[in-house]
Amino acid sequence: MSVPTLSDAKRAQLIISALKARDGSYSPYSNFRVGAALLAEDETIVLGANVECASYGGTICAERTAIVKGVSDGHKRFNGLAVSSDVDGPISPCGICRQVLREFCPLDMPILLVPSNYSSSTQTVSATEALQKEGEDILVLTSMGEMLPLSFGPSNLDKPNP
Ligand SMILES: O=c1ccn([C@H]2C[C@H](O)[C@@H](CO)O2)c(=O)[nH]1
Ligand SMILES: [Zn+2]
Repeated sequence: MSVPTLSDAKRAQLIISALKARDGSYSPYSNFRVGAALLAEDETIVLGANVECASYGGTICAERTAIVKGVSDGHKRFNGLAVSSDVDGPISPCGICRQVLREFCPLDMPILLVPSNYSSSTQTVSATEALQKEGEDILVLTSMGEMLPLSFGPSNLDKPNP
């Protein structure tokens, strides 16, 4: 599946923002920091980090932190997402986050899965290529629709799609 391009500058900004967003993580139970950066329609970048809870089910992932922050600040549509953690290789949003993101993100929205030691020489690969390169320090470029195919969304309830 092809993914619409973000400008090189926006892409670099989103990647750096996702790496920085990890600093906001509250993760004393897993010690697994995650950062997310969402690009809003007006080009605002919204940061999110995972926030854990002693009652583990109350934990909120970085991606949902970012989307809830952005939406409650008045952004209702987003044009890019980058996610990073501290482990080698990229990680990708969990199922719950994918569904929540899908509420506010177009299916062709680019998603960047960023390895912790990202540099400008890091190789960019598609989701299909990434399956052959598990654990490698690659940047994965995918999209909302590729991450959540055949999805249920607002239009199924006769609501406008973002
Ligand atoms: O895409 C992901 C995957 C996991 N986590 C968080 C949830 C929990 O705090 C920790 C371990 O699962 O990482 C995220 O924030 N985003
Ligand atoms: Zn999640």
